[in-house]
Amino acid sequence: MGEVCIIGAGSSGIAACQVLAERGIGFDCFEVGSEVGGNWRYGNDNNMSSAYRSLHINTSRQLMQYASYPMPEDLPAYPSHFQIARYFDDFVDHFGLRERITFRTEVTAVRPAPGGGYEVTTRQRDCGTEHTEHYHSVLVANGHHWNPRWPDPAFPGADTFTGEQVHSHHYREFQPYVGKRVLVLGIGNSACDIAVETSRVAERTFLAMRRGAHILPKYLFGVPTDHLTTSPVAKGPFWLRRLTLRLLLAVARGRVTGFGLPEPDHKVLSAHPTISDDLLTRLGHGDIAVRPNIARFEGDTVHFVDGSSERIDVVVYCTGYRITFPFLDESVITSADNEVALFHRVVPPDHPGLYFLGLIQPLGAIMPLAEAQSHWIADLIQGRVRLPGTAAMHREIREYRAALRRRYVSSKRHTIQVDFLDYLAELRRARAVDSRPKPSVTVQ
Ligand SMILES: Cc1cc2nc3c(=O)[nH]c(=O)nc-3n(C[C@H](O)[C@H](O)[C@H](O)COP(=O)(O)OP(=O)(O)OC[C@H]3O[C@@H](n4cnc5c(N)ncnc54)[C@H](O)[C@@H]3O)c2cc1C
Repeated sequence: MGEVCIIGAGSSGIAACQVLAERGIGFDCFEVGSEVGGNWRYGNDNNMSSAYRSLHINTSRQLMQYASYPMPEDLPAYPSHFQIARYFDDFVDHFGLRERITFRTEVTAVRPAPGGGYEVTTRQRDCGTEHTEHYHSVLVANGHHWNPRWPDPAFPGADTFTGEQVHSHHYREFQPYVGKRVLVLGIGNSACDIAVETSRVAERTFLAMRRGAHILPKYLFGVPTDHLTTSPVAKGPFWLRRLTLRLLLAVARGRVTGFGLPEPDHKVLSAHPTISDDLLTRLGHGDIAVRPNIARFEGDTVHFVDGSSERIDVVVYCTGYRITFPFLDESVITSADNEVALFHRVVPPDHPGLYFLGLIQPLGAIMPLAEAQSHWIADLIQGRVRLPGTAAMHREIREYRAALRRRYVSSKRHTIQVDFLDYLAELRRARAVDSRPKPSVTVQ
């Protein structure tokens, strides 16, 4: 029986490879694409990357880098996807991991084995050869930004709309939008980037959203903004963090509001103020026109919920992604409504030896968190720490979900939300649970 199988060599999977190699734990890592980096490999031949040509990270490099391998000092604070992909290449080469990854090989099935562990079936892309191997543990790191989520149900008339409808997952470059009337739907990071980019070349760009939003510039007081939002100042009671964010937003004057939009919900404030430099400027100059949500389509026209309408050539849906595990049966794990029941966002209580990596949405970057998750998983595999009973794990999951409901507006986006510093501390605490046998004390 093999020791550990890692599914995917994106930024989460390679973090696990590094930690397991360092700890002397044997593993096989399978990657369906030809290279490491997953989403950050523009034009990845796994056909799963959502990167567009102009994409830069919106979490600063200081926050995104692995603890074990800092990014070079000469990189800009917000590097491009080309620079990030090169960093991942350097990372695997530095630690000698590339030879340990089996590329162009898709994991097609993971089944619990009768005697424990998992049977993992892989298919080699070039020759179609299938192979099944038994592993003690499986680490799932297949990413959660590749399966487009479309509005469900679709807006009335969407099926007869004469314009084009694309999802941001397929947006690559601005050229197809030159001279067009473009409607971008959503107010997440991709929506802001795409609206800003098309507004430079389109006849007109509209940005439609359900409610107002908070926008922060990339720098405040000369410091990358995410340092401020995740700094120790912002660590502490919830009210203090909210106050910090409110102060930052007041200074940045970063709000998309008015235009008949409901006010930004105070619950959104603590979740995802979008970080975008150009959006507010281009909104201010009238290069981008804000609209409320779509009500319906009619021919080449989009009607909005405030009764206004516009002729539109192309709608770009920036409506997020579905969490999906095509190789796992629903009896093992479900991700309906983007909810996955995981203890500390990693462990499915009823399936020992199965772990999920990077399945989190931090206000901050995923990579160092996936690295910390990998250390906890390595501790569990090596028996250095132990899990509580399944009832306690289910209770923790219920409490986490209740806390999410209290804190965020109901949205498929906030089902896996974590606070960067709090979550690192949570993993540190989980790693401190000692599993060594307690010395027995005899009372005379
Ligand atoms: C437009 C955009 C901007 C973003 N900006 C940021 C940012 O600034 N900062 C940030 O922290 N995050 C950002 N993210 C989130 C991003 O998803 C993460 O940064 C990162 O890609 C997560 O890494 P991952 O390894 O978990 O997933 P991925 O990068 O998606 O990698 C998953 C890997 O698994 C492989 N794989 C999948 N299924 C299989 C299979 N069955 N068999 C074998 N291999 C498989 C894939 O080929 C891929 O290589 C952004 C996302 C998007 C879409």
